Amino acid sequence: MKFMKKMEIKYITKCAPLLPEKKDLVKAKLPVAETKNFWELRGISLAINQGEGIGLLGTNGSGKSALINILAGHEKQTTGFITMEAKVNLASIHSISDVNLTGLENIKQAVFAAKLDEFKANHLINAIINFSELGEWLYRPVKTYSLGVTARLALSLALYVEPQLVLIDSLLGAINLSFFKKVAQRIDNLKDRGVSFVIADTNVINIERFCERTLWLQFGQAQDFGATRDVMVQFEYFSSWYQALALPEKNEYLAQKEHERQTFDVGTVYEEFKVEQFKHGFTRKDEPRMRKAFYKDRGADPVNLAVTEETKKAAPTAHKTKKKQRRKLKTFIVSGVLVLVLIFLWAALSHKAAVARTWESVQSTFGKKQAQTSSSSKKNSLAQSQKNASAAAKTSAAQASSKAQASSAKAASESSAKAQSASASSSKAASESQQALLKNTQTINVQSGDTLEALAEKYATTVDKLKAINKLSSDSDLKAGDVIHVPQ
Ligand SMILES: Nc1ncnc2c1ncn2[C@@H]1O[C@H](COP(=O)(O)OP(=O)(O)OP(=O)(O)O)[C@@H](O)[C@H]1O
Repeated sequence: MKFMKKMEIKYITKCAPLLPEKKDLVKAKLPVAETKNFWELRGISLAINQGEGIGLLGTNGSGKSALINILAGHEKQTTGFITMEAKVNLASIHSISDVNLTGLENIKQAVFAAKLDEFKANHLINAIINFSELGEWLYRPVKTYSLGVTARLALSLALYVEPQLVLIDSLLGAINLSFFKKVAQRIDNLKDRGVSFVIADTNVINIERFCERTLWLQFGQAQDFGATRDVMVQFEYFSSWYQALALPEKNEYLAQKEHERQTFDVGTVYEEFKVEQFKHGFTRKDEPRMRKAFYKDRGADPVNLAVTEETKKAAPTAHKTKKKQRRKLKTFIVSGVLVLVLIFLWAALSHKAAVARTWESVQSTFGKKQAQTSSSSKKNSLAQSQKNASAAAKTSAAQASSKAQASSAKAASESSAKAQSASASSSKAASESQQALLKNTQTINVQSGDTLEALAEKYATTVDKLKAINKLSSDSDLKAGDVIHVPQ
């Protein structure tokens, strides 16, 4: 808010037909040299922010009043643009609206023009009367006032009637010290409240007191523009240099500058504007429109307007892009979460299936072993081994299962399942081959003196087959009373 732009001027020039002397300007009756021009201003650009004081510094005749009159809207510039976002109050020796009226009548006229309600208007009139300290002068026509008294009235009006941007043209040097102090305090208060000031003066002290930045005008041109202190230093260098010149040198210098002001080529200022146009993307086809705005319309700066429009258009686009990016990020996060959930589900299901398979094989092995236990003592030893195998498988499965549960690691689960299936398949194979051998056999009791050979002969088989069926290695394994299998 503090640095909101209040007013901007660009490429301001002011040209008038050449008058022989300045005093003739006031009289305006003397013949005008028709063929020659005089450039009061030669390409001035400047922006003023809210609450800021801008100094216009320059020697007599440098063009300060010419610029102030254009800012106040009293004169139209020859070229260039003015963007004004504030109400302008001018305080100059010529700013009193009717010098035939009294001071009080001028105060009332200015307050009524502000269209305030009656209470506020009366309050404001009293405030201006008190501030101006005009005394008896209040009731006399302004045209009878001295320079200082006129300055008091002009300043009081400009500083009180709804000020936003106040232009003070060379009045601060005309008032006495006690009134200057009042004015200074009022300006400080208004600046704190966001009111901006342009103060034209030949006196650097008046500028330094109120202005953060200063434009040094020299023969209608901007000689320097920047921080007041820096510009003051440059201005004082110039003043010392000029003062040191001998009178003929001074005259020669002034004549040269006067010549420059008469022969100035305004096209050079347009060229500056053209560079700015191209910098902002305008092309040759925009030129006629730009030329018209520069020389003819002389309103708001078309480049600034276009840039502002672009910014306005770009703002929603930027917003849309951000929205798009946010949507993309959301989609990415959601799909990532989905993929993770799917991976987890797949891992959980495959783990469950592996455990189920292990238990199935363990149960089947266990059941077969029980059946074999009841058939024979030899089978008992076989069943025992199967039991041991299944117990080992069970333990291994349990361990694998608990491991899998504890860590839920896929690798552990898979190794457990492999161990179980290996053990189960080996016991299954052993059991199946034994079952095949026992097919079509009967059981007999071994009698004392029975040998494998005798039994083989008796049951029409071979010794090897008997050994295989009963898992015997020699006759010494045959004991009277044992139950063995023989072919039917
Ligand atoms: N048509 C013209 N022909 C010749 N000279 C002109 C013309 N118009 C303005 N001038 C001169 O241009 C100068 C601009 O005067 P201006 O009042 O703007 O200067 P200033 O900086 O305010 O001076 P000061 O400090 O004396 O008030 C004056 O010297 C004036 O004589």
